[in-house]
Amino acid sequence: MDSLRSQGSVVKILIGPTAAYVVTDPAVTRRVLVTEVDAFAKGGKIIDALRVFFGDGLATIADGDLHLKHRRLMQPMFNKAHIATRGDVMIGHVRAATDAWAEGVARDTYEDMNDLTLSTFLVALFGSGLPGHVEAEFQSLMPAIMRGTIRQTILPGWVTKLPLPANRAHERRVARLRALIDQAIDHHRAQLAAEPDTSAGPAAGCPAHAGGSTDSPAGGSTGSSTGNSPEGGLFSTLLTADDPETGPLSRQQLQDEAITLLTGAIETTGTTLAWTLYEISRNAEIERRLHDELDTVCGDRPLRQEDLSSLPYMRSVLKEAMRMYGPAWLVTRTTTRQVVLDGHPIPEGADVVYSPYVHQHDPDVYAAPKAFDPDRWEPERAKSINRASFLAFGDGRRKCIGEEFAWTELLIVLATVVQRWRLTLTSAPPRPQAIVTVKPDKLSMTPQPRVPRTTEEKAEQPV
Ligand code: HEM
Repeated sequence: MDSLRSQGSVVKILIGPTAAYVVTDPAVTRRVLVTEVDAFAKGGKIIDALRVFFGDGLATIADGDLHLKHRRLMQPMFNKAHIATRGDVMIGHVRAATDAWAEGVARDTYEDMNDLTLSTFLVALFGSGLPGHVEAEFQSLMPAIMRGTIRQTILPGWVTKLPLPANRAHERRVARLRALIDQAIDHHRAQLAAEPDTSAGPAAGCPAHAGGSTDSPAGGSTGSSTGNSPEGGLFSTLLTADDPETGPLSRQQLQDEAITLLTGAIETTGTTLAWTLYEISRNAEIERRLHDELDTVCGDRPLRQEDLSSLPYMRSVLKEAMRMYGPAWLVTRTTTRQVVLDGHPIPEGADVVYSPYVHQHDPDVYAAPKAFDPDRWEPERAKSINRASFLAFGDGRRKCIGEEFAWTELLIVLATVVQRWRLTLTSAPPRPQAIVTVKPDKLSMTPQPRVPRTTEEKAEQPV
């Protein structure tokens, strides 16, 4: 991918038999994503293939009024104050899961991070107390569904419709996933209905609490519950959403949104965490500074939601992992008409591709782009980085809606793991594999316990 930049600002490549145009210059990519967005619609063969199984969720819905409506309905779910209401429950969940690791026993860290981000996301989305079998089935289905979906996007459309065993198996898994999502939605509705009325004192500044219907589209009363209790979840916003023109979301629409959120949220965040832990394991100075920051903020008590805003160095370490490893490395648009982009004619209906990975390795923007250097995000140094060259979450009207949630989850998981464990690499150094995300090919790490130091102890024993 790195070599594309040297071939020009717009590079024509072949994906199978089809031509696609990769934009490599940040100014040109900004035209595609932000300033000339009407000529570059969300779409392309990958999105078409995803839509077959995931329906019209936010990520696959075509540009236009329906997308804007869904985006408006979903925005309150990912409002910072609303996410914060789930923070301590997420922390408790991550602590319980990582406390169960055994000292000195090697673990597959990539798998761990994906499992952890999935289970934490479920707790955040649908509330606590999801029946154990639902979570376990989600856990075992998701990797196979992701693999099956990639297969569907690579093969020609007609092959994916043949009655082949692999196609049938993928359809069965997606149907099972939808059934599980239904169970999670019903579970959440039941929890909300059982909650005491909290409408008298909603969290300040959280639009998720403004109004909301008491009727649900597919039956079940939500009362005036807000999903604010430790048992409630972020999805309550959608369950109670009521568009003045089209009414509440149907069961099918709720399913489509849940499946979209699950697929958007897990591997991206899990991959980022896996790479971050790998980089920490091979950079003693970075690890020492993380420990120092955490111990200063928390001492020897467990992490709390309100600590997350006091961990700027940890944020820089995570941002650097996102810069270096993608994780979304290839995203497509489709031209709605013939366009000329920086002197390159592109026909109507062609795939235009942007790659956060390519932009984030641009040596004109990032000094020594192959070096893992969290300090490049230190505020003074970061001023020289062109913001259009950090595209981990995309840009413009299709920018990641889950960015704030991703930051919360990333900080919670990393802080909890680093506070409790030191991880040592026990496999060969991983190689990046670009599939859905840029993931490590193999990442085995062994945990050793770590005891946090209080401020007094640090003063007594300076490192
Ligand atoms: C490190 C974590 C994440 C990364 C790197 C990431 C990356 C991205 C990118 C690049 C896009 C834009 C795609 C485009 O331009 O077409 C996107 C869209 C999206 N992301 Fe994320 N994402 C992350 C986490 C999440 C999470 C946690 C959620 C859900 C809670 C989520 C849900 C979505 C959705 C629904 C969209 C579609 C938005 C729309 O089309 O309006 N993502 N993400």
